[in-house]
This record gives sequence, structure tokens and C-alpha cells, in this order.
Amino acid sequence: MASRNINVHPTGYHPSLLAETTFDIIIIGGGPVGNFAEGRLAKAGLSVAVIQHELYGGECHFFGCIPSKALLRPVEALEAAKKVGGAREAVGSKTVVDHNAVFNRRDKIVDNWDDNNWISVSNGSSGAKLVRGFARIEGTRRVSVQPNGETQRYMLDARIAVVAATGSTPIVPEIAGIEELIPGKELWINRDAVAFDKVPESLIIVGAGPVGCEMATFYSAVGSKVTLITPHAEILATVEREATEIVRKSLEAHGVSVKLSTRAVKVKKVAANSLAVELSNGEQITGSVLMNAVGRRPRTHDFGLETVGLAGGGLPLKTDASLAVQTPGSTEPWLFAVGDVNGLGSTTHMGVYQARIASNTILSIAKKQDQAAKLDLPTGVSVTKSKHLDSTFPRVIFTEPNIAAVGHTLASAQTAGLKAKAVDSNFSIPGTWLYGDEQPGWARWVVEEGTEKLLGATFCCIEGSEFANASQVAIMQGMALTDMVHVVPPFPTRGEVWTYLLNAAGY
Ligand SMILES: Cc1cc2nc3c(=O)[nH]c(=O)nc-3n(C[C@H](O)[C@H](O)[C@H](O)COP(=O)(O)OP(=O)(O)OC[C@H]3O[C@@H](n4cnc5c(N)ncnc54)[C@H](O)[C@@H]3O)c2cc1C
Ligand SMILES: NC(=O)c1ccc[n+]([C@@H]2O[C@H](COP(=O)([O-])OP(=O)(O)OC[C@H]3O[C@@H](n4cnc5c(N)ncnc54)[C@H](O)[C@@H]3O)[C@@H](O)[C@H]2O)c1
Repeated sequence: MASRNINVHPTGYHPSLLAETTFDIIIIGGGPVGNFAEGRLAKAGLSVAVIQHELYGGECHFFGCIPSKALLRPVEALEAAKKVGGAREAVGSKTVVDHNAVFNRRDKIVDNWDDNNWISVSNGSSGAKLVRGFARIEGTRRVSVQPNGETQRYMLDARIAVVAATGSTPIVPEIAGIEELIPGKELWINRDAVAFDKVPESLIIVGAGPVGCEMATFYSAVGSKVTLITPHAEILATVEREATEIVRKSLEAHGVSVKLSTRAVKVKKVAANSLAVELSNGEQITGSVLMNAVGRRPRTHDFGLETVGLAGGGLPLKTDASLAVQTPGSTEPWLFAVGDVNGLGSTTHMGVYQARIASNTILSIAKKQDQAAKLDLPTGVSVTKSKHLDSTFPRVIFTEPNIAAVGHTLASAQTAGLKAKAVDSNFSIPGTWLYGDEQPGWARWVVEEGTEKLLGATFCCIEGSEFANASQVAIMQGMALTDMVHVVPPFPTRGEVWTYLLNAAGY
């Protein structure tokens, strides 16, 4: 990340300063998922150490969700205002947001990449001990910490459990010549894209998943000439096609050149600030920066997993429904894996859900070990099993318009062997006319034939990030359309699309 100073306060949390080296719980990774587990376990009365070698708050807080949404929200607000007569005249002829103001606001939101503030907010209220350094597993319930820039490893022991919350790292695509590019300048990963403070003249994004599409949305909205490349027949390949078509057309209307069904195979510097990229279909394109957005893999390499008979090397840590990892030779679970490191729906919200379940399991183990007297067990500690994650996994993609989805798409339901049908509606409803003019929008419920149970939902509309929440509850409760008829959204809101979906299904 060439353009920013990162302040990780290496000295304040050195392992040599620890008064004790045995804790009830050791959490490895201080991202949002480790932060959640730390709070739930330490507040209940367990002694907890959390080991973090980079910024406390993790990828999400400093290089993922938070800065990317800080960049995207002003774009969304401008797009929404442009759709409402009265507000439209007030914002005038502006087609792009003021990028300097957006960057300044983003910098404040991420505390200028200094984690002091987040340490005092999150770690300060949890009561856990923060230790700065790189952690490795060194056997059952044993962990070493290597401070940044040092070779010595300090040993810590856990009485009850070790929680792996180490997140993920970007995959590097196979593109000939990519190793010649200067990281942070000519070659971006997410860290560069969300932390940059200038608008590149042109940006070539490889990969059209959530990261690629969200960054294409932002950089095109501030005037960069963006090319988005995907090997799939449509962007956002795992989302309902009708929704992704709306988003692609919106990107194209904002000047993004979308290259479908092709790959970047070769990159070459042709001049200062100029790269030439060859695509697998023979096309040549140029741009000043190449952004790698082809996905992430669990951070399990160089993690000592072989010392407990497990494979690392970027493979996910496999868990049971309690988020416990089975380790050869252990009868009582002691290793837990939560968040991106287990590969089960790599988003902050799913990681935090898993951390709640894992923490409850750990607290239940602590209670069994006669520690109940010292524990202040939270209500709900008995919930120690996660539900089948694929069936209810909610996701939001913060493009223009947003896509909010939960559970199955029609295609994924059919692939899973379910007899499913689609019920669709557009957003031509009174709530939308009031919300703004000429808004794109589309919604789908995926319903099981015969039982009429809801299996999945997708909503694509402006400022639509919260739309899938009610459908998630319906799926979780096993609700059928016959029950959903009695759920009444208020008039005149865009939430009434629920009623129009019921109409379309014949209810
Ligand atoms: C650009 C971008 C935008 C995103 N937007 C969203 C969004 O809007 N909503 C959403 O839900 N998700 C989003 N995500 C995904 C989200 O960031 C991740 O799912 C989330 O950060 C996972 O949290 P985590 O705690 O598991 O891992 P991380 O946030 O990666 O934190 C793990 C931390 O552990 C540390 N660590 C790793 N190994 C060790 C070790 N051995 N010793 C010590 N420390 C270690 C790392 O330094 C890291 O900071 C986005 C991701 C990206 C890249
Ligand atoms: N709003 C959100 O919740 C949000 C936003 C951003 C990221 N995330 C999460 O962060 C993680 C990373 O996101 P992402 O978009 O980087 O990964 P992704 O895996 O979701 O998408 C990457 C895409 O790149 C494609 N791809 C693979 N190799 C390629 C190549 N050589 N050339 C071109 N395309 C290639 C993949 O098939 C895939 O479609 C995901 O788990 C995502 O859910 C979430």
C-alpha cells in the first residue's frame, strides 16, 4: 500500500510485557470476527489474549467493508438525489461526486489507518489482552507470537481453547508479466483500491465479483475510465442474472467497459502510467493501473497447523456446526475457526454469526469445567450450533443499484436438487414512484413447488441494502407463501414489493 502510512503501534503490546503467559482463551486474528469473540468471551469472565500482527480491526475495518462503503455511500446519495425532482435541481448538473471530499471523509472513518481509536473502543471495552505479533500454532492449546521485525517467538498457552480468526488473503491471478508491475502503484489489490487518494486516469479491474464491481462503481463515479474483465458470461456470476444485468447496464451507462467471457492473459508496461493488457479473446486494452479482484483464500499458510495434524497452505479450516475444528487425537474440542479462515460465506456478518456460536460453545465447555462460579454467562449461551449456512446466507453488493439477496437463487436451488420456481416483480409500485423517478428495480422470490416455502430472495434497487432482511426471517422460520400473506408491509413504501411478489405468485 504505497500511498499510506500504517500505524500498528508495535511496541505497546509486545509479548514480553505480559504478566502471565497462560490464558483461558487465545484468539489469533484481531479482525471483526476475532473482535466479536474477544468481547463475548472476556466480558463473560474468561481471561482472553487476542493476537494481531497488523491493524487491530482487520481487513474489514481498514481495507474492506468500511473504507469501501465510505467511498460508495456518497455515490449512492448522489444517484438517489438525481432521481428525485427538487433534489435533482439542487444537486444541479453534477454527474460525479467530489472525490477529494469523499477521500477525506473515508480517511476520518478509518482513523487515517491508525488503530489506536479502534483498540480503545473495542479492545478497551472487552477486557481482553491485546498482543502484537504473528501467531503460529505450536501444538495442542499452545501458540507462539513473533513480534513484527523480530525473530524471537514467545510461547503462550490456552487452558480451554484457541480461536483461529486469521481471515483471508488475495489470490494472485495467472497473468504473464504481472510480477513485473509495481505493487500499490501499477498493481492494486483491495488495500490499494480502498485507500487510494487520487483518481487514476484509467483502471483495469480483473474479476467481477463484489470487490471488482463495487470498485468499478466507485472509480467510474469519480471519473476514472474503468474496464471490468470477467471469464463468466455475466458479472457477479453467483447472483440472479436479471439483477446483474441491471447492474451491468448501470455500470456501462457510467462509462465502464465490461468485458464478458474473457480473461486477462498478459500485461506489459508500455510507458510511464501505461499498461497494455492482452485478453484471451485476442483484444488489447490499455490502462494506468491493473487491479486484482479475483477472490481470496483462507489465511492458513505458515500457521503451524501441521503441528496438530492439520493442513494449512491456504486451505480452509473445516469445522462442525459449533465451529470446532476436529484435531487428530483430541476428544474435547479446543480449536475453533471463525470468519474468512473457514471459507463458509466470507463476509463480516457471517463471521460474526459464527463467532457468537463458537463463543457460546466455548463458554459451555468452560461451565462444564467447573468455572461457572467465576463466569457471568450471557443469555443465549445455550445456542451452540449454527444452522445450515447456505440456506440463509444474506449478502449485499453495494453497486448502483444495490443487490440484496438471501438463500438460494433459482439456479442454486435447482442445482441442489430442489423443485423450485421463481416469482418475480418489478418495482413499479407507489412507494417507488414517491421515492424517485425512473428507478431500475427487480425482485425475485425462489419458492419450493408443492410446499410453497420460501427458499431464496433477491432485490435489486437503489438504496436497497436492507431489503432481504424480512425474507431471511421467512426462510429461517420455514414460512410458506400461505403464511407470508399475513405479513403486511406499510403503504406507501418500497417494502410493498412483498405484496406484489405475493400477487405474482397468485396469493
Ligand atoms: C474490498 C472488500 C470489501 C468488503 N466489503 C464487505 C462488506 O461490505 N460486507 C461484508 O460483510 N464483508 C465485506 N468484505 C469481506 C470482509 O472484509 C471479510 O469477510 C472480513 O474482514 C472477515 O473478517 P475476519 O475477522 O475473519 O478476517 P480479517 O478481517 O481478515 O481479520 C483477520 C486479521 O487477522 C490477522 N492475522 C492473520 N493471521 C495472523 C496470525 N498468524 N497472527 C496474528 N494475526 C494474524 C490479519 O492481520 C487480519 O487483520 C469485504 C472484503 C473486501 C476485500
Ligand atoms: N458487499 C460485500 O458483502 C462484499 C464486498 C466485497 C467483498 N466481499 C467478500 O470478499 C470476498 C472477496 O471478494 P472478491 O470479489 O474479490 O472475490 P469473489 O471470489 O467473490 O469474486 C471474484 C471473481 O473473479 C473471478 N475470477 C477468478 N479468476 C479470475 C481471473 N483470472 N480473471 C478474472 N476473473 C477471475 C471468479 O470466478 C469470481 O467471479 C468474497 O468472499 C466477497 O463475498 C463482500
